[in-house]
Amino acid sequence: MQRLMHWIDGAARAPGSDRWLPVHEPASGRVYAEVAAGSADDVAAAVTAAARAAPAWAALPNSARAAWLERLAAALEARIDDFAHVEARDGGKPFALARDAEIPRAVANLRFFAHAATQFASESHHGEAGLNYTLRTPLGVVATISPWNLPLYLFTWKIAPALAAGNTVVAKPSEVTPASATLLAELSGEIGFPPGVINVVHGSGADVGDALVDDPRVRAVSFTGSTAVGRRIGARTGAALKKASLELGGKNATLVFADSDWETQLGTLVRSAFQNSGQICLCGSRILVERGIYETFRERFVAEALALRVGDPMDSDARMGPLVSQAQFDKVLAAIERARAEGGHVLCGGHALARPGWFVAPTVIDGLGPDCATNREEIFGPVVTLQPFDDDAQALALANAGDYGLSASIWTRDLVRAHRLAAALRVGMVWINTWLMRDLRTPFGGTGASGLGREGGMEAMRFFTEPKNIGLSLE
Ligand SMILES: NC(=O)C1=CN([C@@H]2O[C@H](COP(=O)(O)OP(=O)(O)OC[C@H]3O[C@@H](n4cnc5c(N)ncnc54)[C@H](O)[C@@H]3O)[C@@H](O)[C@H]2O)C=CC1
Ligand SMILES: O=C(O)/C=C/C=C(\O)C(=O)O
Repeated sequence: MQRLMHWIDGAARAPGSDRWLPVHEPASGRVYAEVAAGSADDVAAAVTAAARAAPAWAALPNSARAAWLERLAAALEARIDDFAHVEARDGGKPFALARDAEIPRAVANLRFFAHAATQFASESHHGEAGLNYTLRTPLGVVATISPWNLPLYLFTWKIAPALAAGNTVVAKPSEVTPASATLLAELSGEIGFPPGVINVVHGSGADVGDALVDDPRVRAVSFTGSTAVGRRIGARTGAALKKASLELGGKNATLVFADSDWETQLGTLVRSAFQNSGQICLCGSRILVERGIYETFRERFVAEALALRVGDPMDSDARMGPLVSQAQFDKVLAAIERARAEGGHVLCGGHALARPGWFVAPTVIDGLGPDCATNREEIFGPVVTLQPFDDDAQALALANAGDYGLSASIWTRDLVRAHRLAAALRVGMVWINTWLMRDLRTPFGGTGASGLGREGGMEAMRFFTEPKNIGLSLE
């Protein structure tokens, strides 16, 4: 059986303990590989390698670091299909989604931050207090901890700015989907990346995550995942006074007004609910619909959800694959049962598919208000609720109900209303008449239970550097 190893100091490494974790194929539920079950010793070895490599990497001209990232991007781009296969098998996502969107985005992440390395600039101030200029230096060794829903997409979204800013990295991908990060690390070796600059340590959060976060040589942690783990990392990094960027869950509202072009945009609205089986932190899981169109919208939306082809990730017609794991499958089915117990009407779906693997039918529920757990807790699966509203004020109140504050989308032709609502929504990101339209320069992240800090563009470059201001007297 295939064994996925750590990548430490430029080479594949078996775990010191010789313990391995099973890796499942969500489409069948079968174990198809094993991944290194890392330990604190493996983390220490990786951090030591990263610390050794840090001075030389930081000393490279920015253009040289950019060139390394460009080379990695080109090598990845040349193997998009291979990586998409790996991602589809490991995470259960449709191959076409991985090939056409997620792996190309991983390439774009590497390229974007290659450019950022040469474009990043610091401030200077000239005035009564003389000339002040700010140096931005790399932090040294940084940790990235990424989840299973968009494995390579988020892995590269974190390592690229860290490397571009001159840090060396110890990355921990999710133990649920470790394959694409392993392959990318091997690719970095094939193109001759300097040893120790990119290190990957696999394993569970308890064994590897905690050790990585707590290692005093690690100067910053960039994390995407659950709010519970985000709080734990925030508490530990806070106590150690090290930087943390926490991109956590969401319970995002989709506000559909009667004057919108919702009928022509139904495809995007359905995608925003069910892409990647609803396992994207930005999916719109609470759809708020103006009362005048509620019944028509409900009928059309349910018809589209029923028409979504759910199937094997390698089936080119499949729009949705299985959930990623037994744990996620159990969690989603339990959430559907809870919705029924809370009095929700399941309009379609509401069950697993009668086949091997972790497939759940696209599920639409209505009849529930803003205070129930179904509308407050992140489900992270193909489950959405519909709620009617009467006016802008009620739409806003419903959208802002709850602890999460990641994103929202507003669907209306009235751009004044859209702008007013966008400003009042308690979230980090709003889309108007679109969803998941990404410009990598923009700040990415949320408020409240959705996290702390922002990723993307120069926000990420600032996060991965330490500012030092220097004031020069001009008298
Ligand atoms: N914001 C998002 O995109 C994501 C949200 N989630 C939410 O979290 C729920 C549970 O999923 P999980 O797989 O349990 O998420 P998780 O938060 O446990 O996993 C995400 C990453 O954190 C790591 N991790 C776990 N414990 C850690 C620790 N103590 N220290 C450092 N790293 C640690 C995991 O190994 C993985 O790499 C999902 O149902 C979903 O609601 C999960 C993944 C991504
Ligand atoms: O950067 C993006 O375009 C999307 C990021 C998505 C997540 O962080 C997530 O689903 O966790």
